[in-house]
Amino acid sequence: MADDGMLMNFEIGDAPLLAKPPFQGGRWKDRLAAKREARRGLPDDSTARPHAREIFTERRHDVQVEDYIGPGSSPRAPKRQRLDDNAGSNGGRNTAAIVSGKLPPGSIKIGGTRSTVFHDDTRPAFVSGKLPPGSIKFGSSSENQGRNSSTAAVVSGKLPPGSINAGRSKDGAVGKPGQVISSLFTFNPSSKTTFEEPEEAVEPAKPSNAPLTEEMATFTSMGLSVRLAAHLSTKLEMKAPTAIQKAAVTQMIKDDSDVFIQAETGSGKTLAYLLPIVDRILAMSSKDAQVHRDSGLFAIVLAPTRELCKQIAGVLEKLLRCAPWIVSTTVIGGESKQSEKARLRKGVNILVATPGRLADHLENTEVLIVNKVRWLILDEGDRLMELGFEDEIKGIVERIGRRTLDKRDANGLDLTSLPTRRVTALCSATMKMNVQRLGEISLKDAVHVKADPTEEDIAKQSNSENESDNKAFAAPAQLKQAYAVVPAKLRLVTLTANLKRAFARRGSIMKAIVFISCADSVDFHFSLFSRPFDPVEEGESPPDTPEIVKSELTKDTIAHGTAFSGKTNPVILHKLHGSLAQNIRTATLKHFSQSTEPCVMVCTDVASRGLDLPNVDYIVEYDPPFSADDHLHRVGRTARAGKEGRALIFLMPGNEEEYVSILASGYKFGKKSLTPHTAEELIRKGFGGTGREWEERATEWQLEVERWTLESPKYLEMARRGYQSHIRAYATHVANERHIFDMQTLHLGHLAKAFALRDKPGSIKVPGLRPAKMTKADRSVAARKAKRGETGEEKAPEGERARKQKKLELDLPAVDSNEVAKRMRRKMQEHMAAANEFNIG
Ligand SMILES: Nc1ncnc2c1ncn2[C@@H]1O[C@H](COP(=O)(O)OP(=O)(O)OP(=O)(O)O)[C@@H](O)[C@H]1O
Repeated sequence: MADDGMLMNFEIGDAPLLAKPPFQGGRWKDRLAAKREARRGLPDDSTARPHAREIFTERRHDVQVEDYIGPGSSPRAPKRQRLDDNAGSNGGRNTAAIVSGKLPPGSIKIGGTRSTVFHDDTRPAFVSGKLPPGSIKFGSSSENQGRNSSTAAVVSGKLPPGSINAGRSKDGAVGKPGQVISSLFTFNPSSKTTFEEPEEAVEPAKPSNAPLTEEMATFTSMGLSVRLAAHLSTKLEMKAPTAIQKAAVTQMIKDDSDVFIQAETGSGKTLAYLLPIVDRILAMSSKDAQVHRDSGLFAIVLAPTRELCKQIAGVLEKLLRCAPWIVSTTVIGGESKQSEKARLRKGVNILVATPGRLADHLENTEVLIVNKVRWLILDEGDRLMELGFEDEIKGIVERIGRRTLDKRDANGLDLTSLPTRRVTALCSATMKMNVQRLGEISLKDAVHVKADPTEEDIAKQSNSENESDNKAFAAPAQLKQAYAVVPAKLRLVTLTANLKRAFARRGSIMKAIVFISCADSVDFHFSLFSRPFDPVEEGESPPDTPEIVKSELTKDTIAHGTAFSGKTNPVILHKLHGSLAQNIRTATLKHFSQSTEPCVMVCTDVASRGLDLPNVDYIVEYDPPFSADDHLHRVGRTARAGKEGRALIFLMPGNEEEYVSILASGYKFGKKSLTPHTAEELIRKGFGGTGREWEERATEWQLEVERWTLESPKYLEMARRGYQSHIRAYATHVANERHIFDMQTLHLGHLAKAFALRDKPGSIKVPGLRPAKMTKADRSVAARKAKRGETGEEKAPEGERARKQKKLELDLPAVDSNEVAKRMRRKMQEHMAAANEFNIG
């Protein structure tokens, strides 16, 4: 590659170069040396060792390259030897190169690969003397690979404008004091993974959570009434049950045992428990008497969050349209308790509630009578336990009791179709220890209902490594899971490339969710991806952006995703995290849910559980999940009810690649189910071009976002906050995965690049951010315990709770510890009851 093509010019003003330099700035030793040298009688124009401030003033973009001379850039003569073609390739703390006298054009090249620029602690070299235009180039030749602390060049003397080229971007890879502009494509750790062509093509897996074919099962064959079955097929467009619905409905209609319903994400668990309840209540109505709202409360459904309660209530409401005399309601907070009481007083047959608010009503609301309750459903069991509802649930279970129930009520209503004892159903996609604990509290002689139509197929087809019972989780079989091994420096550019590619053609992907570890990082990425259009390619014109209808609530959470919008395929960007007010979250999620335009949502795990968002076809785990369960729930937002779905997880080379084995254990064909990608491959596909043009474009893009960050104090602080919170979130991976996500191996300098930062890691300080809580001693105890396998989350629910709490904290922009504690309490309350809800569907 021709050097010229790779280099960026930055013009040097003439006047400052001619100025007689004051001997000021830098270290006293350097100033002294400079004075001595000047006294030795060098010619006037070359003795002039102007202050760097005067030399490198880039005009085109008002980015001052002042103080580009690092503190150690000594003008001593012996360093002259560094000026050959390999000048920048010396490792360690190279010192400055000096050139005095006339040099032919192109004789000085410093730093960088094709893609330029300087590495950590890059320092300038001095060049004194008259040089013809173009005689100094920074970066670019592939043999000149600058290392940490390698030196750049400073030119003193008269140089005409444009005579120094540094880097290759249009307006310069330039830095301020303490800034580091490192090359994207050099010094990245290499991957352990061998990326080979797959030996044999794995046949596409049959969906494991899809509705069964009608030959296999119909709603009526499971024992449901014709009325309900007809309603399902005509009004809800559900022709056949899913496997878990077939198993659970059959069991719960014929038998009054407790059940533990375990099934994959998106397999229809909600209807699996609602259908038998509604059907059996419906069956009570006869010619003589009909159920009405005063007939009593027959079923209580508990779910961990308001969002989920509202979602369940929405499904129930649709179901009950065929029997409008059966009444349901919610008690989940967000309204005054008085209005909830008023609704309870009017009478209700099925109640959907969060545990906290129900416990409150049981304690204080007389009109809530539970002596007729025949079903208690605990949905999202693992989450109920994670959020610490154990005590509330214990209290509710005791309060409802297990008495034998009457067959006929005082009004002559025939209750024989109902269970004669209270039935408890516990639902979960996972079978963790905390779910088992919840089972101990609430279930008695329970039947384990677990169905997978392809279970036999899986047993036959799966390879030996997948045959073990130690599955970390079970993802939907049709989900296409990939992983990308991406070095820290390339993370941001690779994510952008990947989303560019995903949305390149209209219709290929409609909705994508990008999971990020913490709220600060979500904020930063949202701003970055929606920054005003800045064409990377010459002549690129802005996409035709449809007008986004924003409300007062969503004005800061919805924007155009300019970073990956194509000319013909504009993308709308959303953000969601727990630090946003509930009503903003609700409105944003509703917009994402209902949008018919291609959409991306960048979010924390707040959107990972139970939410049924239509048409999500792509999940990107940009930051790996905090536990295997979190992964299951995140990817479970796609590939629902038999639909296709794709997911990609970013892993860094090194220890993180071990995570592939954990992933593999949850997939149908083990490792064969996972498609590996390299960063290079994804960037190439995303940035396109001929030959290695993708590399130039990616570099240009990266430099452009770095400038965008630098030029605005607001975005710079956002980037720094995101970076710091990200690192702190990284420390909260579950103990038994912490050897994979090991803080000690995190390259903080490289990671800064993924936040478009040029700061040295040590200099990044964000006002108001809480100090990290984990001390060195804590870390070593944790590491020891992890080694002994003592802190696996299943064995240490306390640790798990603490981890979750930490995660919740990270969702908050921290200020001081009191404030944090207050917000923390508020946030926990929000999760457990209170305020608004998501109105989805
Ligand atoms: N029999 C069916 N036919 C077609 N679609 C169905 C059927 N049953 C459920 N669905 C749809 O499947 C989707 C997932 O259902 P649901 O939310 O109950 O899954 P889930 O198992 O509870 O998932 P998660 O574990 O993620 O909470 C919903 O959009 C629902 O409308």
